[in-house]
Amino acid sequence: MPRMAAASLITRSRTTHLPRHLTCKASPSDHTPRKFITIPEPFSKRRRGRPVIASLREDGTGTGNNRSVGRALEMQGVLEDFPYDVVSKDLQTLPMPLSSTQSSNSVSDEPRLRVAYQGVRGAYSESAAEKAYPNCEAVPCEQFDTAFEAVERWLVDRAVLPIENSLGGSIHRNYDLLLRHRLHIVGEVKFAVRHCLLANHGVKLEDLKRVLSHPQALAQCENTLTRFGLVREAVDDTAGAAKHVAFNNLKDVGAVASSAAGMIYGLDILAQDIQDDCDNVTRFLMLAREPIIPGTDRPFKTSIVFSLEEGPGVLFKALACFALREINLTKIESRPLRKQPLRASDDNSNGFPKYFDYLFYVDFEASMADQQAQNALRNLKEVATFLRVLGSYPVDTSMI
Ligand SMILES: O=C(O)C(=O)C[C@]1(C(=O)O)C=C[C@@H](O)C=C1
Repeated sequence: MPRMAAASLITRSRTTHLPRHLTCKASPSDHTPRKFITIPEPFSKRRRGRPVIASLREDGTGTGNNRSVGRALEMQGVLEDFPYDVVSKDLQTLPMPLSSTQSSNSVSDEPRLRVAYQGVRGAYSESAAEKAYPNCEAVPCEQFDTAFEAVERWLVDRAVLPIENSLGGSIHRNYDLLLRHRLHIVGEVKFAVRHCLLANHGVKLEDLKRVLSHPQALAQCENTLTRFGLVREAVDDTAGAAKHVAFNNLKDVGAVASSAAGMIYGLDILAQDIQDDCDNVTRFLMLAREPIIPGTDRPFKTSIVFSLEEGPGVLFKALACFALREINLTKIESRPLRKQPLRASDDNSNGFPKYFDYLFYVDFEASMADQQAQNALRNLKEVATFLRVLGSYPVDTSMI
């Protein structure tokens, strides 16, 4: 395997201004203290899942006179009650929704957008945040929940989080968090993920016994790692794995991470492009406190989540709402509906014990400004027990 030139340790200091109740955490062995957003216990363990929902009149104008706010919130908000608590908020106090052109960070004289991502410097999520919002200040967060909370608590402006990968599949945790939190999807960004096998200077492939990385990254390199005969160990993120291997000067442990992580933490690249398929793409969602006003000037996608009553053909009926209007679905994901008490039997279960209820997450190719999309959702509302629009946003059509 060709050995790449040793990369030098790059230190880049970036100051993250956090309110006093937030701690800055750095690894004890880290020469370059990175400031992580970590939310202290009382905040992070606090019961969440209280979407702030504006009280809207039937015509969608809301309690205030701001029609566009009302319409955008109706389009992007909860269309039906849900077993989570609901706090109502006066529309006049709500900030204006973003327009779809405001969803990027292209205006140079504006203050830099602060964008939360999960992981440490060198994580793919950091690169995705920078692709989504060029010139942003990427703010590392320990966990996905922390990134959600950082936006909700106005510590940052946006979050960019992975949702699915072309090889490894869905990132279930983020599907669950989308529902538990009240953020809106304002964009998507696709990022080509090219993994490297990294190790300390002087370490050869045959010296390695174990390899550390994010579970998704390990899954994406399944074939190669099996061929190398390496034992996999899952950690929080790819760059964190590289950092751990470097700062502990491990000689028999490698990391699967980006070449950028190798540069940052001074590791050699033992093997490049080790993902099982050269087209390894992760789709990230851009999240904000306010929705964008959906347009029709370019391709838009809409993400929704709904639940259905038990019974034959209900999912068929739900999906027919889109099929009958020729609306293309790009993704469907089902997740267990937590907090649903076990029902030993009920009227609809035909005597079968009922253990599972599901939430269906669907992405479809249409804007909420599109009449057909609104009709489809109106139709879906008739069969769904719960329906929420998570966001209507421009499709990432960029070449990856
Ligand atoms: O660990 C990282 O570098 C990440 O950005 C996380 C993550 C993920 O959660 O899927 C993102 C992209 C890659 O698919 C692998 C890992």
